[in-house]
Amino acid sequence: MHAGSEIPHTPAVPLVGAADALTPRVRGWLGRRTYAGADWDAARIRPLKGDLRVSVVLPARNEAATIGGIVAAIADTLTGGPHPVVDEILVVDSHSDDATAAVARAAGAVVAHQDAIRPDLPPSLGKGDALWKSLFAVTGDIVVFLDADVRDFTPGYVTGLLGPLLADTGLAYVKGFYDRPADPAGAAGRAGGGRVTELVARPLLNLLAPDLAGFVQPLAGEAAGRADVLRRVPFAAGYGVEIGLLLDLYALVGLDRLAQVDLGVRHHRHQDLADLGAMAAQVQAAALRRVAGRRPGRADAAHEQVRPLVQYERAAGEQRRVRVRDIRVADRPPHDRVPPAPDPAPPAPDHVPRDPDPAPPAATDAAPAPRPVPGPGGAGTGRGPGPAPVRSGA
Ligand SMILES: O=c1ccn([C@@H]2O[C@H](COP(=O)(O)OP(=O)(O)O)[C@@H](O)[C@H]2O)c(=O)[nH]1
Ligand SMILES: O=C(O)[C@@H](COP(=O)(O)O)O[C@H]1O[C@H](CO)[C@@H](O)[C@H](O)[C@H]1O
Repeated sequence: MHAGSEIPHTPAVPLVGAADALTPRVRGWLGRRTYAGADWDAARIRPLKGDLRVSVVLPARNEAATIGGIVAAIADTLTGGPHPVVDEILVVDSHSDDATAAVARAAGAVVAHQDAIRPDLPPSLGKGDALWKSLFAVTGDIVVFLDADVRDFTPGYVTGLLGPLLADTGLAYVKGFYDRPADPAGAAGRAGGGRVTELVARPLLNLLAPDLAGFVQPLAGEAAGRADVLRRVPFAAGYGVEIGLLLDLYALVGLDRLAQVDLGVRHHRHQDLADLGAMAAQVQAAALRRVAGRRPGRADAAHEQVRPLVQYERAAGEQRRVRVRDIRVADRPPHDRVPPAPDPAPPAPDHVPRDPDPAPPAATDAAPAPRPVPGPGGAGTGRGPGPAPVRSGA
């Protein structure tokens, strides 16, 4: 394995004119811990993988249009052939009501419904829950999280995320970054996507955790981490999961065990502004919970602190209406504080969740049992259980 400074890097983001706006710590991190996805292909990382197992996890709610192509690209190029680097592909079906599960299975993934994994735990909704549950079901020493709504996915997303982690055992977690054109045909360099990142997450991190200001895409759904480290942090149940993981992993392992890798360009489905408003509320809640000194994982405290979000909408020619979004999301406790399943969970369709022997509950206080996430788990993604009932305008 190499020390971090010896493995290939992309030239850090040119800081022309901005250098002194970043702390020396962040400037140093940008230089040391920013990698180029293009530097890593299966041939190069296969020898680095050794006996480590790699699991790819895709949380998917109503992604039938894209999940098949993504899974097939991974299954066809990275699980077999001369340089196999992926040992399993798990799609967590997050309350889809389209053909996501069937399409994913046909393309070569194992599919487990979110509530079929550890059914002894309260039912849950939301992207963060899907990721949290996946860690009960996968066997990988390294887990790669990928969004399932990406339109131009390439296996390079996976090898790019794996490369730095496999080349440097000092790294614990790597996030992807990319150009995010708003329009589907947008070429590299076009911006417009990542509205919650630019309007909420980046300003919030700048204010509350400036050490993380070097992350180009702090909310990127494409990330990879060592499973044993991921099992030591809580997971925010909804869309707060990415910023929650970033803040908790930074607190747990420190900045220099985190990294980012340039994956090029990413086109994905864009939600409407109202849905992003609910997402933004969850991102803020997860960040403030962590930074405001509440101990992560105290779902009860977090749960009671967030009021539903009231939005206002009016269709042409109609009366203005109130739209109430239940954005309260709990933190799911770290895996190493979740008691083992009371008895072997009934096998989920085509997959029997793996339940690692978690460490005994921490001596301090047993993490509160995960609580169901009320309302739209995915901040009203429009692709699953919708937001709280709309009440007509006053
Ligand atoms: O309750 C949810 C909401 C989203 N997702 C998945 O999480 C990923 C990112 O969600 P989305 O595309 O809604 O977020 P965006 O990319 O628009 O920010 C996608 O694979 C979704 O299918 C999920 O599994 N459960
Ligand atoms: O980056 C963002 O602003 C949001 C929304 O992106 P768009 O404005 O729809 O391109 O998307 C990210 O944030 C979500 C919440 O953390 C993640 O779940 C998504 O994976 C990520 O794409």
